[in-house]
Amino acid sequence: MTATTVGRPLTIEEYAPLARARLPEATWHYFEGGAGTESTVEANRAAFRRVRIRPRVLSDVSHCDTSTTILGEPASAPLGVAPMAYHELACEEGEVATVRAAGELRVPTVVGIFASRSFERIAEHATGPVWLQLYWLHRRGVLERVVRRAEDAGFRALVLTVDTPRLGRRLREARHGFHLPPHITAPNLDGEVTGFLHEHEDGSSALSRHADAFIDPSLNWSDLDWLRSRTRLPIVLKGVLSAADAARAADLGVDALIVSNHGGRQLDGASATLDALPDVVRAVAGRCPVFLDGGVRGGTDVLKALAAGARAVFVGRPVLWGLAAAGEAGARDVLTLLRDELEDAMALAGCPSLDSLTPDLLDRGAAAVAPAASYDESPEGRR
Ligand SMILES: Cc1cc2nc3c(=O)[nH]c(=O)nc-3n(C[C@H](O)[C@H](O)[C@H](O)COP(=O)(O)O)c2cc1C
Ligand SMILES: CC(C)CC(=O)C(=O)O
Repeated sequence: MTATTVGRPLTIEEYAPLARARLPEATWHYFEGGAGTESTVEANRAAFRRVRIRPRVLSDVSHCDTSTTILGEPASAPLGVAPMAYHELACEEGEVATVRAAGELRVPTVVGIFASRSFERIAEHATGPVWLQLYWLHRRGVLERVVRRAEDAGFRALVLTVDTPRLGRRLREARHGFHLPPHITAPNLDGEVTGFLHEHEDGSSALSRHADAFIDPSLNWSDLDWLRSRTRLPIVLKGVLSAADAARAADLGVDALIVSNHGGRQLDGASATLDALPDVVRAVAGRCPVFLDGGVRGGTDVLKALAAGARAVFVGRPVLWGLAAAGEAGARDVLTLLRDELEDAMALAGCPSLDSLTPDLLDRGAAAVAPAASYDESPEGRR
């Protein structure tokens, strides 16, 4: 439920109207929109609403600890910022504001390959771990240079998005003729992204046109070897929903998976991420950590995802809301609210540690799909 507040927002969703009031209408619709009928956008939220919690009692919750490790690095909470293109659309400092905000909470930011600031500049301002999201570009030479630059700048992981052989049919973008203002560019793509990125055309989205021109839909399992041979960074696959794909990825030794439907922006009708998560966790059987994104809007959502087997969750649109409403401070507040709400939910659910978030906390339905094994981040557990 979204309500307009006076003063500091008390929930993450209260940032949405504040952001909307400050953004051009077409940008708002680019952020918020999903593919087609947006049934998957809605399904992500509906799954979190549907699953209920059975709190435990008498478990001494005088101290509830949200801290954890994510890909081996300490984090104050099991949270991260999902990759999103062009943060400058939300605020002037772009990704610099985002990494500063996330750094204060010691949680990772996944910077998009379509970032509006250079990797070097982003890294300069980062105080927490920064990962790089990749699309499989037609121009493999450009991709290789991007990977090298990110490594040199100190990025800690690569996140290959695998749910986007082409862009979903984002009707809101098309209806509003969404295009980037001329001052917003993709500085990490060496002038690759030009021209129609900024051109307005009725009935289509400039962003879809440019993404479709750069993303190579031939991406397949054998390409993972190419990427592996060109980096020493951990490789994370983002956009896995099927247990069979998850098992294959784990067999191939990927370092982590993100259960994601791209926030409902790709295949309209794809499963809600919370629904897909337990099967993926079961298929992976502890061989690598499994993360989730899509529809996380509060601390109880985080608790439910973790109880269903996620190691951490990533947040997309709410971070853009925070950036649009109040820049770096807004993004920081969104992440802080989420962490504080998680701590609160843990206390009220009788779970003083993240280890105590197990599937039996969830009502019938989610409990019926309890994962077989979760990932062990201890030095002995990591490969
Ligand atoms: C405006 C916007 C831009 C996005 N850009 C990218 C991107 O460049 N690469 C990518 O892998 N995912 C991208 N995503 C998807 C997010 O990484 C994430 O999967 C999704 O937003 C999570 O759902 P949520 O917004 O409900 O939290 C984008 C999402 C939004 C809203
Ligand atoms: C530039 C786009 C490909 C970014 C994206 O993935 C999205 O808008 O969902």
